[in-house]
Amino acid sequence: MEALLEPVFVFKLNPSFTSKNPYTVHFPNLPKIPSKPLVVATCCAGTPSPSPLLPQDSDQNPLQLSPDRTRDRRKVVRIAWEKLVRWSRSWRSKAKTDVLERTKKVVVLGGGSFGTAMAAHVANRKAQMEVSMLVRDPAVCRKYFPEHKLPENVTATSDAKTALLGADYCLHAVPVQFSTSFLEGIAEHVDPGLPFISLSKGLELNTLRMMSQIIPQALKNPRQPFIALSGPSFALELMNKLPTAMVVASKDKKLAHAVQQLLSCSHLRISTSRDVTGVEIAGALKNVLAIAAGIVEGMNLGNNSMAALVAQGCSEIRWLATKMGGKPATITGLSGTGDIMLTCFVNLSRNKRVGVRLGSGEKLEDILSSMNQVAEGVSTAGAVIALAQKYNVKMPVLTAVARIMDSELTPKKAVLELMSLPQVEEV
Ligand SMILES: NC(=O)C1=CN([C@@H]2O[C@H](COP(=O)(O)OP(=O)(O)OC[C@H]3O[C@@H](n4cnc5c(N)ncnc54)[C@H](O)[C@@H]3O)[C@@H](O)[C@H]2O)C=CC1
Ligand SMILES: O=C(CO)COP(=O)(O)O
Repeated sequence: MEALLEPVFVFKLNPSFTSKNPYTVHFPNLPKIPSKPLVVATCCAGTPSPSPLLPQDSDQNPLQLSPDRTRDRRKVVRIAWEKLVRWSRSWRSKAKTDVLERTKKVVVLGGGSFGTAMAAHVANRKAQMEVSMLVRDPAVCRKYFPEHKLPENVTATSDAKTALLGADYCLHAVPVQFSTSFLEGIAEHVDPGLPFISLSKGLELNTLRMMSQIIPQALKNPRQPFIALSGPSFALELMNKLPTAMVVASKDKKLAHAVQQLLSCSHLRISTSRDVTGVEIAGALKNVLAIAAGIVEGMNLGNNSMAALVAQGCSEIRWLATKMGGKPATITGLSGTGDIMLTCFVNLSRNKRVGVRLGSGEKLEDILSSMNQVAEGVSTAGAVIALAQKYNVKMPVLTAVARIMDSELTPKKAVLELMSLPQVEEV
């Protein structure tokens, strides 16, 4: 904690410095030279090393505080930390547990990697809870994490009536493109009051619908309670109980809080949101952006390119989401920036891996036929461009991905085209 507050790079700009002085820094464009040290960055871990720009004279080195000032500074930090701890404890003392106590059964639709990880997670919340996975082949869900033993209270069945009977909550983890047909097939067994927690991230290709539209329409019940669960969360890391943070979004604030209570635990933080559109659009579009990030990596375009691409992609996602009624704060939150960072920068992402292979010259059909898991960004890329046209938003990076998916543009040509776009003011 302390190290975070130590200044690291300190440029001491002193008018008396001359070009003969080895520590002189010349900034011709600076209007006025400040007479006090200018702290330009304050984050670091460990002991700061003396700056080469400073005279190595401890009297003048602002990094070396007197013992009194060190004590004062530490006190300020300690008080701030204690305040946080007190606030957190009082909040926790008010935390409710009634939802978990009341919940007897959770049904999970889809036995892929995320459905399985979330089934294990919710089952671990309470041993007496029944967690029933509805899958096409009950043996399959055990294949995703062979090194993990699923909790005893998780069962798998291919019988929809048995799986859904008496369920208090439903976790939906069927890939987006198959969700409509899957849900239509089980609709007769779904209780109209059963809350659907959607884990799927994507847009339906031909209809451009989000899961919040797909689920009630497929079930023919516009009032089916809906919650979107999103954010940076690789199934494997959740399975390994590594600290994770996600967001639940629902128009129904009480329901969002109930799901927060059901799912959050010492290694999973759950924030709530009412911005369903923002959370869903961010979760769907980050998969398309992750393909672009993979292409940049596969083509060895370097870190500058990667950062520029991801920043541009974040803007494109914000432009569309806000036009559709989403909030900018959602896009900079867990389901936006959080998930974008995870999937664009980490090679566990299946969408990113598709991009890496495309960038290294492989053909899309060969990549997809070699995969046994879903990369939602491939289909969502087509849908998002139609949506961008509907809302009149320019999305150069995401459009380039869609063109590459359609085999109408090579990654190399896409880079040339993107680099030649007009250089406009940032918005
Ligand atoms: N794996 C992860 O780390 C995360 C995945 N997600 C989202 O969760 C959703 C599911 O992803 P995963 O479980 O990872 O996918 P997966 O590729 O591991 O498994 C997909 C599952 O869907 C089933 N399925 C495929 N076609 C089907 C059909 N026609 N009818 C019924 N079931 C069908 C498959 O049998 C398989 O069980 C996706 O939308 C993904 O974006 C969200 C967060 C994290
Ligand atoms: O959504 C995810 C993590 O939050 C998983 O991303 P991939 O589907 O690209 O693996």
